[in-house]
Amino acid sequence: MNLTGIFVPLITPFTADDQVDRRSLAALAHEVLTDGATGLVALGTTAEVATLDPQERATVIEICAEVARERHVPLIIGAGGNATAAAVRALNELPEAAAALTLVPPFTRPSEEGVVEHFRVLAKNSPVPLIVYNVPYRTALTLSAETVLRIAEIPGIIGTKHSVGALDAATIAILAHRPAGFAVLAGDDVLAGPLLALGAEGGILASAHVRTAAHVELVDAWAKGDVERARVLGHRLADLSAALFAEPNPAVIKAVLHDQGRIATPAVRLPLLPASASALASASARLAFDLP
Ligand SMILES: O=C(O)C1=N[C@H](C(=O)O)C[C@H](O)C1
Repeated sequence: MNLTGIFVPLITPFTADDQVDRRSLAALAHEVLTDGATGLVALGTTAEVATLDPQERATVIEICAEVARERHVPLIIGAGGNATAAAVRALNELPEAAAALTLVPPFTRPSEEGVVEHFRVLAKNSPVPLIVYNVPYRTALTLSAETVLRIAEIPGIIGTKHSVGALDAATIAILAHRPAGFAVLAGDDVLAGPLLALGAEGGILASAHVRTAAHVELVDAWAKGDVERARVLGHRLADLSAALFAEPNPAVIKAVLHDQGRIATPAVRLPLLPASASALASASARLAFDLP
């Protein structure tokens, strides 16, 4: 599977009576693909997956899979957890996916050796390739570059969503020493431009619900070495992402999509709260810029 480009981790839109809004979800999926996204991600953090019951998760997968099939694009599905055996079961229950996005086991804080073993067992028993979601500020576990590079060597692991919150020495080492066929995808929206400049193949970026084509152009500009264009685009999009993430994701993104008339309600589920009016205004003010 080719992991080049922008993959949009879709929000889960809700109706006024708190059901999954099937129509808005399908429409959003089509819109981002029409604007150039390479593929879709279902049940990422941005989907408020922790608040969805099993039936709702199945509904989200069904809708995203239908659009992916129709548009001939890859669908990545979030699956995993901090119990290895349960994560294996979850992977084997995925109906149809090009790959699964699997979180570094959160909360438990196993040793780095334990994390490598977790991914070895998952990869050996998964029917689909795996993308490791490395997000220390959510999992409470920071992996060394050596550990990520060991995981990268495991057959069946095809990349990482790199969301470590910084462009640190480990990030540079991972990009420099990863094996062929192991993709690095930006997962921190504000840092996407610099990570692409360092050689990342693309990104799984919630911000790409809006200005999707500009995000696609950013990947393209860095890939082609069009540095001037890439820098300007990167700066504009980083400003926009910072505004979209000014409050817990995906509240501001949902507020903007609702404001644009693309989803029926801006509703998020507790413990998330709706975006403030000032966060919406600040993000909206950063939406309009000309492509360089
Ligand atoms: O759901 C995702 O995948 C993403 N989640 C991140 C988060 O909410 O921390 C943000 C990123 O853009 C994609």
